[in-house]
Amino acid sequence: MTDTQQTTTDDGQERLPVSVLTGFLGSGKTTLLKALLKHPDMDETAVVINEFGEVGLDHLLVEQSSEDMVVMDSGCLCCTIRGDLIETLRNLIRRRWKGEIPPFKRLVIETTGLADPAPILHTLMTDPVISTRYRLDGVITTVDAVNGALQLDTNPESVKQAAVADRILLTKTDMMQGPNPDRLDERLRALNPAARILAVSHGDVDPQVLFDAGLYDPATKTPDVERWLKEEAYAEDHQGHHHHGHHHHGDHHHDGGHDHHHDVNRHDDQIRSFCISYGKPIDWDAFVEWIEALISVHGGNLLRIKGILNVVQADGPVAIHGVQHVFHPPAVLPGWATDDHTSKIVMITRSISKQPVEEMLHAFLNASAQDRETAS
Ligand SMILES: Nc1nc2c(ncn2[C@@H]2O[C@H](COP(=O)(O)OP(=O)(O)OP(=O)(O)O)[C@@H](O)[C@H]2O)c(=O)[nH]1
Repeated sequence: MTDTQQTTTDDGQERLPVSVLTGFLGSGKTTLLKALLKHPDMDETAVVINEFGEVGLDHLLVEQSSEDMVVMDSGCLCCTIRGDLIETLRNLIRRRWKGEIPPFKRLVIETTGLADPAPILHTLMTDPVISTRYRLDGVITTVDAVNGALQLDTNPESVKQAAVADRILLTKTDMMQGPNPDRLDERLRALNPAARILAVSHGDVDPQVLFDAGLYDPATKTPDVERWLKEEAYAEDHQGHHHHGHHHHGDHHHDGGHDHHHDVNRHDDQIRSFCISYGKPIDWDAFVEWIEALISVHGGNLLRIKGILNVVQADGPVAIHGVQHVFHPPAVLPGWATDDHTSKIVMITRSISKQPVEEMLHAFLNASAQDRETAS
């Protein structure tokens, strides 16, 4: 097994962390980037901006900034010019190596507001050159506090952007007065229990809370499984807005359920998140068979999968990490954090509920455990 989340490659080269910044049209991505880039911690950051069409404030941003910025402004990279994203990222590495551009330490890719971020994540994780030079650090999604609920109602892409995020930034909170009438934060929490949700205005946020969202603790470079998996957030099978788990005590207003909307347009009703577990050690081949079966049946409806597995064949816990049907190669971690060696898999899915997925996993694993017993 190899470890693509390592910060260096086999030849000792640095693997550069990439953050993907996504969020619906006008939700404040550029505002955030502008504010972030003024922060002293953000020097040595390269930015790739993908623009849709000719108009956009992003040109202004780029003209004002120094030459360590690289821009791709040739249309929607997720659907029409995926090849160009690959070319851009390869060029960046080449030019950095030749000394033509400063030796940046981090890359941020701003997607267009209409993009489904998944194809970009696929490219980062699967392109043979890119995946050895860059590692996906995390997905940052901006959600407009004022218009976000409407955008979630009307645009499936915006639901997906929130569902795959590691950090959700609720922007324009300066324009909100009092609590959000749409209970947007609650809705986002239900869509994506493990993402940190941060309220920001005018892009004012500490870069440190946005970056280094991956498996490893940035300070020690040791795995921080609890933070990464955040398994306790998946205590129940969350389904869209049917979500009652995180109300504050005494918050009687939300009880009873009569105040929920039931609009047919609510795409997030289809999004669920849950944690499945398995107590006995797992046979790796059986696990791979299960994942492959799951992918072939459900494909694009698997939005995000993370897990820590107790694998028969491995010396330590094995971290798995997938976005839709693409998986990072598994990483073997040095050791378990506690005595609990239960395998845990957290999932965010569309139109797939916990029970059949769990049953299928148990069926695959139990069958292989039985085979092992009869063989021995
Ligand atoms: N009041 C207020 N306005 C904001 C905030 N963030 C962004 N805006 C405004 O919202 C508008 C859209 O912001 P952008 O940062 O351009 O949004 P974007 O996501 O980059 O937009 P696209 O590139 O078109 O997808 C601009 O007029 C911003 O000035 C905020 O926190 N508060």
